[in-house]
Amino acid sequence: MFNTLSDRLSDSLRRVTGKARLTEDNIKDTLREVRKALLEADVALPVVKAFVAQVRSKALGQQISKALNPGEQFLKIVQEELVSVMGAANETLDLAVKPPAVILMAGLQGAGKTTSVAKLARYLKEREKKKVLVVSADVYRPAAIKQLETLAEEVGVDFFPSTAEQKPVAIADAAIAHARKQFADVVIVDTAGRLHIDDTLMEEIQALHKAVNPAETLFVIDAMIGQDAVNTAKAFNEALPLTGVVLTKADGDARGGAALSVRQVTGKPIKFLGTGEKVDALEPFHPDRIASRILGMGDLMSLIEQAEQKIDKDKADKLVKKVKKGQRFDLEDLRDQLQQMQSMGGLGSMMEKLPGMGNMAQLAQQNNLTSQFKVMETIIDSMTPFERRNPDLLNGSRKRRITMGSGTQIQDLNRLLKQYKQMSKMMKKMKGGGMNKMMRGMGGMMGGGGGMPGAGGGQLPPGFRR
Ligand SMILES: Nc1nc2c(ncn2[C@@H]2O[C@H](COP(=O)(O)OP(=O)(O)OP(=O)(O)O)[C@@H](O)[C@H]2O)c(=O)[nH]1
Repeated sequence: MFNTLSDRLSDSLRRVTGKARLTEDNIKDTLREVRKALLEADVALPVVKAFVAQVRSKALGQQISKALNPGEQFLKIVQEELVSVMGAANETLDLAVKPPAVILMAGLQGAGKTTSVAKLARYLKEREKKKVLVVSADVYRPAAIKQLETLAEEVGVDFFPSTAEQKPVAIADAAIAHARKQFADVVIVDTAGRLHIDDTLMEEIQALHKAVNPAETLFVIDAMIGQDAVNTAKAFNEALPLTGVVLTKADGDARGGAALSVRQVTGKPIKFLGTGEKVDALEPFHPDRIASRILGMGDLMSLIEQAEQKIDKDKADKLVKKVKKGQRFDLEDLRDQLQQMQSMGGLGSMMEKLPGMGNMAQLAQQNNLTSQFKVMETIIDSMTPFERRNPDLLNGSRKRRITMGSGTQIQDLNRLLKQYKQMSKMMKKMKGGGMNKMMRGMGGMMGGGGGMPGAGGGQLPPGFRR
């Protein structure tokens, strides 16, 4: 999401590196560039002005620290300011009330409310071991109720049925009463969205808010709507005592301005980022990590956390052992790696979080690497287990059968085999100490010594051209 902003800011910040001192004169141009970069990213004007003024006064009043050169010092000021604009600390949900704690979700139609209800339900269930019930009070769109039912089933949480004939308040009351009987910890209430902010919508959600007395009232907003985000956020914030924001579609090509404006305009923290259509694409929002990401400094913490949750540790350990013993790396192992990478949101999403790799993430997306990986996986799927373990035995007729079976071309298969051979060579080199060295190099990314070379390092498998 922050690619443009990140590129522009890194460019402009480069101008002050190498300067002996930060002066009004030598930061003037950089500040102008910073201002332009923020405006282009759709950050609201008052936020930009305050931001630039803050950075200027801090930069000039700064005692030159011996540990940092002026360029680094300026970068540090910008980073701190980004963090403070987005909220000083990471703010999580406050559900410490007599159960069930109610979470009310509000937002415009299509903002991603229903999807976010399911993502949040899954998050609370898996990460915090909560018993969650979801309910839809969207009586205008029966399809929305059905959509929530399907999603609830997918994430494995309880769904409380409702119909278009019922009143939203009655639905929510009944769901909460049911949740109490079932000893549920959390009830998430999805509400109707409208295309525009209108009085009826606001009155309805205000009545709902009063009736359910939520522990959290989350405003769901689409990062893609740019400058409009500010007005919408303002209107909802005036109508409802919001406790936080879920910023969705952060995976899209939105310019990121909403992330910087919303907190300033509403005074309410962004608590989660929606980063994809799938139900596991939800990240707690950490202002410091996002600031690093914007400045091209990566977000290793999020990557590590993701890896810890998503990497199948048994498989990873098995591969590490195999490589250490010098056993052959086969196509089954390669397929495991491809799958792990996808479960972490694909290569692009991983690279975005690696320091200095933001641009690479764009490249990966442009070159459609994720779909190339999918093709590789399909080809491997079409092989017999024997062939996967003995790729050297693939002769012409086997190759023909595999490509027919996977709907691919012989060139695709040959490319896969070439890449496999290169990887296999690399694995051989890592026999013994090499692997350990590499794991250390990755900063213990996978935790506990388990890890996937191709997946965890954010490196492309050899043979991929960037
Ligand atoms: N890429 C991406 N798509 C998302 C994200 N969140 C939601 N979507 C998509 O956005 C579209 C709208 O999401 P919904 O959850 O149906 O939106 P809603 O706000 O509930 O809309 P109504 O029910 O019409 O009020 C769907 O196609 C979702 O898959 C996200 O974080 N990233």
